[in-house]
Amino acid sequence: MRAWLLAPGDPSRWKVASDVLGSRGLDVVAEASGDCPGVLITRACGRLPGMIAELSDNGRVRVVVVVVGEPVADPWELLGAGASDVLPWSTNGVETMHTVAARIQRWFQVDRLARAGPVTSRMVGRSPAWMSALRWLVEVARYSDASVLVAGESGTGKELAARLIHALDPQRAKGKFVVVDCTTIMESLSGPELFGHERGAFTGAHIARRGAFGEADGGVLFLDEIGELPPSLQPELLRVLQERAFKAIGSQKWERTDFRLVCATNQDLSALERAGRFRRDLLFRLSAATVRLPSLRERIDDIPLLARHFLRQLVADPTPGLDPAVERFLLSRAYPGNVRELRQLVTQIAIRHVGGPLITAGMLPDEERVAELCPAPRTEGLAESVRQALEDGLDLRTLKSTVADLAVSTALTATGGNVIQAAKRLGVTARAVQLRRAGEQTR
Ligand SMILES: Nc1ncnc2c1ncn2[C@@H]1O[C@H](COP(=O)(O)OP(=O)(O)OP(=O)(O)O)[C@@H](O)[C@H]1O
Repeated sequence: MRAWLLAPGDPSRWKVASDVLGSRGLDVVAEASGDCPGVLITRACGRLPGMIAELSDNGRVRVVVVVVGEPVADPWELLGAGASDVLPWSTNGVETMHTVAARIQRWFQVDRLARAGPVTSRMVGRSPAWMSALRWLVEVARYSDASVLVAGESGTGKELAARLIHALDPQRAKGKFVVVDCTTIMESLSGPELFGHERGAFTGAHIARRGAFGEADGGVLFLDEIGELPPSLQPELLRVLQERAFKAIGSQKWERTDFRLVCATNQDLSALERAGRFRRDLLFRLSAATVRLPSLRERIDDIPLLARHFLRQLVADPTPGLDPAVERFLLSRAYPGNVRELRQLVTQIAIRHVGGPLITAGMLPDEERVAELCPAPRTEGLAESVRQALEDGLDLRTLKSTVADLAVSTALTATGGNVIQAAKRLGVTARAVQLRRAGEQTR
C-alpha cells in the first residue's frame, strides 16, 4: 500500500506524518503520483484549491488535506476542488495522521473490492465516473448500516447497485433481498404489499399474507421508484423506520423488524419535496447516504466493455469480437435508456449472429444500419436557433464561434471533462478542445 506525502517547506511535519503512516504499513513516497492516494499537509491559503485540483487531477486521485494553523473557512471549497477529506493538524499531528492512515487503508480495501470482488464484477465498467460511483457504493455498503438512496437515470443499474449493497453488507447478506416497486403500491389499501395482512382484513384477503416489512427482516428492503410512494404511506414508512416495528393490516399485534433500507429513484426528490409531494423528514431519513450512478453519456469509455460483457452472456463460446465499425457505431449512439438500452441493442445484434469470429455491420438491426449508412443529422432545432440568432443581429463569425463553444462544452460535459474523448467525439484535436475551453474561461 503506497501513498505520497507532501508538506511543502515543513520537513519536521513531513517526518512525523511519514513515521505514523509507515508504522501503519503504508509505503510513503515524497512525490505526488496519480497512481496512489496522497496526503498534503499545508497552511490554508488562496492557492490551495488550485493545488488540490492539480494534485487530485480534479478528484480522480484521492487526496487528504491536513490544514495547519487556523482552520479553513470553507472546507467545501477544498472538497469541491477535489479533496477527499479535509482535517485539521492536531497539536503534534500524531492523532491526525493515525486518522489519515485509517482512511487510506480503508480506501485500499474498498478499491480491492471494487476492482476485483466476485460480487462487484457483476457491475461492469472502468471509466473514472463509474469507478468513483462504484467505490462510494462499496464503501457505503460494507462499512455502514445507513439507508442508501441510489439515484440515476432510468437503466443506469440502480437495481443492480441495490443488489450489490445487499451482497456486500456483512450483516445483511444472509438475509433476504426484498423488492417493492412503489409504482405498483395502491394507496387505498394502505399498502398491504408493505405491511402484510391478516386473513379477512379486507375483501379478497382470503389468506393471511406477510408483507415486505416482515419478509425483509434481517436483510435488505429495496423500494424502487421511491418518488412514487403514495403520500398517505410516507408517514407510515417513516414510523416503521423509526420504531423498527409495524402492524399487519387487520392485526393488533406489533411485529419487530430489522432491515436495511435501500431506495432508488430517477426523479429529483428534493424538487418533489419542494412541491410538497415528498415528506422532508422521510427524505432525510432515506438519503443518509446517496449514491449517484452516472448515465452512459458520462461513461462512454465503458460502452465497448459493456457490449462485450452482454455478448458473452448471450453468445456461448466462442464469443465473437466486435468489428471496429460496429464498435464505432455503438460509441456514436445516444442512449437515453442507458445500459438497459445498450443491452437491448446487443441482444438484437446477437440474434443476427449465426457464427463466425466477429460481429459485423451487417448484423446491426436494419434501422440501425440505415442510420449508419445514411446518417441524417437532426437540424430542425438548430435551424430554428440560427434563425433566432440572425434575427437578434448576430453575424456569421460570432455565430460560428458560439456554436463551437457550445459543442465543446457539451462534449466535455458528456465525457465527464475528458478532453481526449471530447476531441474524438468532435473530430478535432485535444489541443483544439483545450484552446477553446481556455478561451471560454478567460472570456
Ligand atoms: N454496470 C453494469 N454492468 C452490467 N450490467 C448492467 C450495469 N448496469 C446496468 N446493467 C444492466 O442493465 C439493465 C438495467 O439495469 P437496472 O434494472 O439495474 O437499472 P435501473 O436503473 O434500476 O432501471 P430503472 O430506472 O428503469 O428501474 C439490467 O439488465 C442490468 O443487468
